[in-house]
Amino acid sequence: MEGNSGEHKQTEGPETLMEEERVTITNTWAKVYENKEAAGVAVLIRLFTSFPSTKQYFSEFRHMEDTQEMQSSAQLQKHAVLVMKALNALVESVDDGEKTASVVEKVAKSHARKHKVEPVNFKILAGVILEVLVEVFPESFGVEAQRAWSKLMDVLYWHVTRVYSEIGWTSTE
Ligand code: HEM
Repeated sequence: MEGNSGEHKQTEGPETLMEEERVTITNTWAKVYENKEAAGVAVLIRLFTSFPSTKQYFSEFRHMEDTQEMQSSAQLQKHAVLVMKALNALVESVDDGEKTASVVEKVAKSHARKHKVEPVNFKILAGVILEVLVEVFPESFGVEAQRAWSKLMDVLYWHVTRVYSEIGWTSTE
């Protein structure tokens, strides 16, 4: 069986964000976070409808097809807010590499050990987050903001794969 390292080549360090990019991220995030429940649910609904295999980890709605029904799942709503809170911690730590690493470490460890989530799902989610933010907040998420956010998502995924390989993740599929 193949672990995540097979598909993902780990570089020595995550991308470095420029000061301007960090400011852009902080500014664009404020508005999103004011609407964290709605934005988080929109992201997860998009994730589960565009990539149905990502539902498999969630006992409450893994068999649901209906978007409305999924939307009212307490497990979905809970995860939506948790994801947004963790993203908020990531944004708040954007100036501090060690803090960024520890925010992602906590999430990656629990998802590997407890939830047995394949790391590629984080990559998929990162893409969906960008897609939905651009759609819902078009005036804030122009080209520059997209570039900055895309870098931040790369940093997130870099740490996720680092943690997964450090704990010796091997795929269960
Ligand atoms: C930015 C990415 C993500 C963040 C910040 C995040 C955050 C969290 C947090 C804080 C929890 C609860 C505490 C814990 O167990 O650590 C959690 C639970 C969970 N997460 Fe995530 N998560 C992310 C991505 C994913 C992805 C991609 C999947 C699978 C496709 C996933 C599946 C789960 C599951 C199954 C649970 C347990 C839900 C429950 O028992 O109610 N997460 N997540």
